[in-house]
Amino acid sequence: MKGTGAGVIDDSHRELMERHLDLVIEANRHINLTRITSREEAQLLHIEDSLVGLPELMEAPDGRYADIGTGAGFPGMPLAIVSGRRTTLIDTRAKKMKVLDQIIKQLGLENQVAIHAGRIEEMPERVKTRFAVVTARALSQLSVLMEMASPLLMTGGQLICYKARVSDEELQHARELQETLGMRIERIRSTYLSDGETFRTILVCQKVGKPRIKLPRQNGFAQKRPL
Ligand SMILES: C[S@@+](CC[C@H](N)C(=O)[O-])C[C@H]1O[C@@H](n2cnc3c(N)ncnc32)[C@H](O)[C@@H]1O
Repeated sequence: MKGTGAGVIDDSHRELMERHLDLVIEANRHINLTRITSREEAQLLHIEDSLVGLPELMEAPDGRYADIGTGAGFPGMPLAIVSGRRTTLIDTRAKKMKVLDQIIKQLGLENQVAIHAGRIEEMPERVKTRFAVVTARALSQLSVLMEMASPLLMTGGQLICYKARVSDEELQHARELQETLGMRIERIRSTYLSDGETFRTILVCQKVGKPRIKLPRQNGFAQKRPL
């Protein structure tokens, strides 16, 4: 995506991201889309935080993008809006996804952004698409994210994980499973959001080859019986 001008945040992107947030806050009165309800907090923890991984998304190979466990569309919607990538937002909660689908249409993004209501681990068998880049925020521990993303990614594709602080144990465990999952942890970057307090770590893992075990494992195993 380098050199295309995509990834530069302009006024039209800002307007779309703000409208997405307004529609989420409005819908949140009727259905629980997000626990964050104040506009100011949502601005920081949804829009600004979602954009922290933008440089990594822009560096990822060209191709389709998926946000797994997207909830109200974070970080998926802001990243889709700014990058212009074809995007799929995946979450198991059908009601939430229906609302998100309506929001996508209200923003006029239906030709670029699609939803998939279902479990992440069921998707590789249902849909043949393999993604160039996958993001995940507030979903699971690192090794579980690598397990769930591996069958969704094309070889060379990248998983971008949004974490707070990552413990040495979590990182070590994920490193031990790299070969098993056909994934490799490539880069780690940490930063604070503009409040100077919220700490964010971005980890980039690359799909390097075939996993050594059959993935996805049985439904629910990745999260309930982690490797
Ligand atoms: C804590 S929320 C995070 C939402 C969003 N990524 C964010 O950061 O605001 C986790 C979301 O992941 C979804 N989820 C959890 N496990 C899933 C699975 N196996 N397949 C699909 N969605 C899943 C839940 O329904 C929930 O909406």
